[in-house]
Amino acid sequence: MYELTVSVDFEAAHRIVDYPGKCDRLHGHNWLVEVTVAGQKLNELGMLIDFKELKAEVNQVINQLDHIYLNELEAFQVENPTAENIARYIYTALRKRPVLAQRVSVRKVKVWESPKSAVTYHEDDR
Ligand SMILES: Nc1nc2c(c(=O)[nH]1)N=C([C@H](O)[C@H](O)COP(=O)(O)OP(=O)(O)OP(=O)(O)O)CN2
Ligand SMILES: [Zn+2]
Repeated sequence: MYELTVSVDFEAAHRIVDYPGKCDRLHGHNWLVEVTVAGQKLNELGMLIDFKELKAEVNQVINQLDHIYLNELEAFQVENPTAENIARYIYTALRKRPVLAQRVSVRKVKVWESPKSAVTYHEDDR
C-alpha cells in the first residue's frame, strides 16, 4: 500500500458563531490543508498518482474556499466553519471527485488553522 500526501493552502475569513470569546468576531486565517490518499497499483511511471494531478484535484475544491467569507457558504449555514467542519467538507468533496475515486482512496484531510493547531478528519479506523 502506498500513501501520498500533498499540501495546499488558502486564505479565508470566518467567525465561530456563539463562541465564548474573540473567535466569535470576524477574523481570517492562512489555512494549510494536507490531503492523504492511498492505493496499491502504480502506473507505468511508478506513480500511484502524479502529485501534480493530485494537487490539481485538491485545488478544485480549495478554490471554492479561497478568499471567501466561509460563513456565507451554504455548507456553513447550519454548522460553524470550524477546522473540524472544514476538514470534513474538503474530505467529502474530494471523495466525490471521479478522477480520485477511480484511482485512489482518499484517506484523510488535515486542516491547520495556525502553525500550532490542526484537525484531522477521516472515516476509516486507521
Ligand atoms: N477545535 C477547535 N477549536 C477552535 C477552533 C476550531 O476551528 N476548532 N477555532 C478557533 C478560532 O477560529 C480561532 O481563530 C483560533 O483560536 P486560537 O488558536 O485560540 O487563537 P489564536 O490563533 O489567536 O492563538 P493564540 O494561541 O491565542 O495566540 C478557536 N478554537
Ligand atoms: Zn478562526
